[in-house]
Amino acid sequence: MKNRFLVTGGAGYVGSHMVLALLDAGHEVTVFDSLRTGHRAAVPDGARFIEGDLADLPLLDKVLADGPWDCVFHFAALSLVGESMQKPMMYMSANGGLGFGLIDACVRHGVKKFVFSSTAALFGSAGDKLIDEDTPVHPGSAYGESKRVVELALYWADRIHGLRSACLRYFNAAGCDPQGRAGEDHRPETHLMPLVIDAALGRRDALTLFGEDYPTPDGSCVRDYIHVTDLAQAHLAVLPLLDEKSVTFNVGTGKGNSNLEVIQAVERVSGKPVPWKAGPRRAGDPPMLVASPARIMKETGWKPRFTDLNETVRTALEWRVAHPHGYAD
Ligand SMILES: NC(=O)c1ccc[n+]([C@@H]2O[C@H](COP(=O)([O-])OP(=O)(O)OC[C@H]3O[C@@H](n4cnc5c(N)ncnc54)[C@H](O)[C@@H]3O)[C@@H](O)[C@H]2O)c1
Ligand SMILES: O=c1ccn([C@@H]2O[C@H](COP(=O)(O)OP(=O)(O)O[C@H]3O[C@H](CO)[C@H](O)[C@H](O)[C@H]3O)[C@@H](O)[C@H]2O)c(=O)[nH]1
Repeated sequence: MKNRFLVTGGAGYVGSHMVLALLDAGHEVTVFDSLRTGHRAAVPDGARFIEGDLADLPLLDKVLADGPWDCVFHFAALSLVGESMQKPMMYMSANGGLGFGLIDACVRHGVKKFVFSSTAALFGSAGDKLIDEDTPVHPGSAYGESKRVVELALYWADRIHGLRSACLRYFNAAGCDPQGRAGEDHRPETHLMPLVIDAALGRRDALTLFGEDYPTPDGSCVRDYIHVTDLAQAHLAVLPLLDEKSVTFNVGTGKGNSNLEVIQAVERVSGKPVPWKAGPRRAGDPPMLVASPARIMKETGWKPRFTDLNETVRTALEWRVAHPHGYAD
């Protein structure tokens, strides 16, 4: 059945892949995005685009009044952990405050379903254990906290107004659309995989590896790289559950890869050496963050298709090679 969906942040990295997945499934999609960090060219043909900021409540009201919307997918956010530690109130307002405004507007306009981009940054260090939904939440950054408060607001929006929601706590989103229709172009880029790829392609100086003395097998941090297309499919998979209840899921592959393993994978897939040098630890980095995706797999039947880091790297590399200047091409 064809549904009408509103996607905030649909001009960004994860959001644009979600829009592709929704269009591929035959749905009607409207993107609402300020282009603060996103790109107009990232919005796929076939989606309607509204340039607007979540802070513009009259515009948001107008868009939501043009319903009915079968679900609102909320990706729009600021997401630089380091920046959030310098400007915590900016993050609380941009992610928390504007998130509350959007939820409130959804309730007023009778939206019944809401899917929220939450994050593994809700968790501090869990040692070498897989992080499941019972792992205590301990945000190590203002960014993580600004996502936590939206999860809490959604709990109350369900309890009081019956707005059903899915909080999907992504681990490290990585890779690009396997058909090359969308990619990753953050400015500035702070994420490991695109930085390593650009170092291999000679497009930037040597990568600085933040810390070699973590209590991990090779001394570098370990993360769970979930392919962005698998993430988009997870959003589709949770929708039927929202007929009955609100849910919170950790979304990852269940497998960890160290930063050095990411460097090695890029060298293997690209056939080029990655110039890198060791640097100090980056403040706020937990040594290891790996999801247990058991709950979302059990409750929805979703499972990640990209379980081999090489394949995830391959899709990211292909997009970067095809788009040397990202969306500026
Ligand atoms: N990339 C990851 O690894 C990762 C991991 C966990 C969670 N997340 C979350 O997933 C979501 C998407 O992340 P991303 O990497 O695609 O980020 P992104 O910066 O590429 O996309 C965010 C989009 O939201 C838009 N936006 C920001 N503030 C807005 C506002 N006030 N009004 C309207 N539009 C606004 C931006 O222009 C951009 O297009 C974010 O909520 C992020 O916190 C990302
Ligand atoms: O130049 C760099 C960049 C990163 N790293 C390291 O690479 C690992 C991954 O770092 P990323 O910045 O790519 O990703 P994070 O794990 O810090 O954070 C990402 O995932 C989080 C959830 O885990 C948040 O949601 C956040 O928005 C998203 O950027 C970390 O150990 C980091 O220190 C380097 O060594 N050098």
